[in-house]
Amino acid sequence: MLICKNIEVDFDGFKAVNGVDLTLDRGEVHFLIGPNGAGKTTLVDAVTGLAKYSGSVVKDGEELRGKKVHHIARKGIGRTFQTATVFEDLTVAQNLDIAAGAGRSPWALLRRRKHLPANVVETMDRIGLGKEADTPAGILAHGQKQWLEIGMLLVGDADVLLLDEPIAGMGHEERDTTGRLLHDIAADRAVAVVEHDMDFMRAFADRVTVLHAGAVLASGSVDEVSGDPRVQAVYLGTATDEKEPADAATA
Ligand SMILES: Nc1ncnc2c1ncn2[C@@H]1O[C@H](COP(=O)(O)OP(=O)(O)OP(=O)(O)O)[C@@H](O)[C@H]1O
Repeated sequence: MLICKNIEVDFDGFKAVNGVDLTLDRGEVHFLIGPNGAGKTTLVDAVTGLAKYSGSVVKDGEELRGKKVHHIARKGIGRTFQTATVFEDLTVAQNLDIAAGAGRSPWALLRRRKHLPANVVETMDRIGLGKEADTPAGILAHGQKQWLEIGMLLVGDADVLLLDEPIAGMGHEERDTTGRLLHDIAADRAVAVVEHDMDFMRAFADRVTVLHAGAVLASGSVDEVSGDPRVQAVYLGTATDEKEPADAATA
């Protein structure tokens, strides 16, 4: 659904992304992993029009390099940030209604409507917030805000979703719920997830691309990248050592 070729992002001579090829396919939850500073967020910034780049990003046959952020969003490429960007004073239903309402006037959008559109109601159930329609978004739990933000992309008809650390700060149950939600929405969309949590990646990734120093180090299934010695050396090995110091000490 999205084809990125030879993406380069240059910050005053420093190449934060250095010749990355990435293809996102419908039906797949595609994890982007890599150590701090590998260029994951900058790559997402480039695809969504927030960072200038050279190379090519094509969706539905259209080249998106140089296009404005809102044009890229209208092409169906949606993203979330590590800190959810919902309207805190508005209810869950209002947040979704606004996200669904491109084309309506600002006043019409803010008016409380007697009947919510069907896709808003369906999406509320899908993201597990069916009982929170009238809850102000500001008092939702952290995980619920992330789900609401994903819901806002869904009602806005995004079919390529780029999610930046969607489970940061979540407990076990919320993580599993989020993983299942990602697979549910990927059934007819492409979903990319920037993530540091290796257990979550192993449990829910269909495909993994490992970035290191701005370049793609490896790409493939969880087993393929986990078994790649280069990946173990720069990333998974480090992560294992950090998480299991006792094992590392006895190894
Ligand atoms: N606006 C900027 N100007 C200069 N350098 C930047 C800018 N944004 C990011 N960088 C640098 O680019 C590199 C890649 O950063 P990026 O945030 O994309 O990495 P990341 O893989 O997402 O890391 P993390 O997992 O820590 O979020 C880092 O060295 C970072 O310091």
